[in-house]
Formats: sequence, C-alpha cells, structure tokens
Amino acid sequence: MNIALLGYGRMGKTIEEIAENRGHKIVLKISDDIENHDLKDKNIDVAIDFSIPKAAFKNITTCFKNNIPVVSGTTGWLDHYEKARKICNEENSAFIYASNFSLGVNVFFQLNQKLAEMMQGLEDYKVDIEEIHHTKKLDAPSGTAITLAQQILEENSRLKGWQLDDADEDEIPIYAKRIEDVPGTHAVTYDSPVDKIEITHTAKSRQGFALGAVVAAEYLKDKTGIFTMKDVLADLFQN
Ligand SMILES: NC(=O)C1=CN([C@@H]2O[C@H](COP(=O)(O)OP(=O)(O)OC[C@H]3O[C@@H](n4cnc5c(N)ncnc54)[C@H](OP(=O)(O)O)[C@@H]3O)[C@@H](O)[C@H]2O)C=CC1
Ligand SMILES: O=C(O)C1=N[C@H](C(=O)O)C[C@H](O)C1
Repeated sequence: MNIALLGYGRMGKTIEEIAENRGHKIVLKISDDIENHDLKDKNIDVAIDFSIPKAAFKNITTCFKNNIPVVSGTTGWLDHYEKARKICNEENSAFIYASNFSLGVNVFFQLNQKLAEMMQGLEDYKVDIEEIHHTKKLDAPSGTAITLAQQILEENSRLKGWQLDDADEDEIPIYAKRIEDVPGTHAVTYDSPVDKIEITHTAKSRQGFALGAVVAAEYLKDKTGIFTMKDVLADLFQN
C-alpha cells in the first residue's frame, strides 16, 4: 500500500517504521502546508494525518478532494469534524478519525463505557479524569480524555458536561498534567467517602498508537464512507 504521511514528527516517524515493517511504502511525507505538495501521480492509497490542530482540517479535506482516503489521529481540531465528514461524503471519499488508535485504549474505551453504565445510579461517587502527556503536547485536555468524558456523559444524565480543572458539581473535571517524555496516560476515577474505583491505561511508547493507525489505514484502503476504530477492531477480530 502507498501511504502519504501528513505530519512527520514523533508519530509520523513511528508510523513510517511500522508501515515499512508491514510491507507498505511511504510515497509522500509533509510537514508544511499541503498546498505546497503535488498529491497526483504518486498513487497514494491512503493518507495518515498526525499533524497539528490548525492544519488537520485542510490536510484531511484536501485529500478527500483528491480522492484519497484519510486516517487522522490529530487532536484539537474537532470543532470542524462535522464539516470534514460532510466533505468526505460529498466527495465519496473515506475517513477514520480516532482520538486514540492504540488497540489497548480502544479496549479501555469499552471498559470506561461499561463502568459508566454501572456507576450512573450511584450518586455518592464523584467521577474525574486525569491525563498525563509529554511537555511538547499542544492541546489540553487530550483528545482521549475528551472521548472518555463524552462516553461517561452518554451514560449519566446527572452530568451536563466536562471542564478542564475547576468543574461545577454537574461537570466532569479533567486534570491535564504535562511531564517530560510521557507518551500518554489516562485514568478515570470514581471517588466516594468510603472507597475509590480507578481504571488506568498507560502507554509505554508511541508504538501502540502507530500500529493502530497503520491497521486502520489497511482497513480503509478501497472503502468509501466514514468509519471508526470499532469497525476496524470488529473486522480485525472477525478475521
Ligand atoms: N490519535 C492518536 O492515537 C494519537 C494522536 N496524537 C496526536 O497526533 C498529533 C501529532 O502528534 P506528534 O507526532 O506527537 O506531534 P509532533 O509535533 O511531533 O508532529 C507534528 C508534525 O506536524 C508537522 N506540521 C506542521 N504543520 C503542518 C502542516 N500544515 N501539515 C502537515 N504537517 C505539519 C510538524 O512540523 P514542524 O515540527 O516542522 O512544525 C511536525 O513534524 C497531535 O495532535 C497528537 O495529539 C498523538 C499520538 C497518538
Ligand atoms: O499528543 C499525544 O502525544 C497524544 N495525543 C492523543 C490525545 O490527545 O489523546 C493520544 C495519545 O494519548 C498521545
């Protein structure tokens, strides 16, 4: 498969290594405005975007307009997600966005949803989310922490939203810590006067995120439409 890397930083480089080990070819790497690059004549099968929040929307939709399916893991641009979906559908292209491509985190998402369902009637427990990342991260809270909060909100009608740091009684506080070189840690805690329930996912490196993104790209090639990591995992475990 011929892959274009939109963003060639920490994740782009890790994806390159994993994709090549799986027999794919990197035919384009960009770290600047996509308009400076010719997307034609490179036989790009899939573009993988791990860039920066302010570039993601343009990167993704330019690919749709050039009939190139896109896997995007860039966080911090989701105000424009619905518009990107619309353009994808109009252009008959294909798209997978995930705040976290790691297979382990996608299991953790299922665990979080189940736990939220079990805890929604237990009013003595206060829930919060903590995320820890390296000091170079541009956005806070992390995209993964926002996904975790959204899953809890779907199950708990007493909670109205999430807030970074100081939250109201009916909001989920998300605490974002920045510590040098931490690849990504997420914890969801339910605290009551008598006990505490915690679930944590700790990434040991970026390899898990990168592998998930390459597996998603393999899934997306030759498809049309909008997909999620749930579709990718269902396909993976079926085969
Ligand atoms: N969904 C997931 O599983 C994961 C998501 N992420 C997310 O992926 C994104 C990238 O993370 P990471 O690799 O650590 O960040 P880096 O800062 O290491 O990489 C971002 C790269 O994008 C480049 N860039 C700048 N402008 C553009 C542009 N217009 N088009 C394309 N590339 C551009 C930067 O170049 P330069 O340095 O020259 O400015 C840099 O090389 C972040 O949003 C992060 O949150 C990260 C890990 C996992
Ligand atoms: O910026 C990172 O590094 C990461 N970003 C993603 C996020 O914002 O959730 C995923 C992962 O935790 C690493």
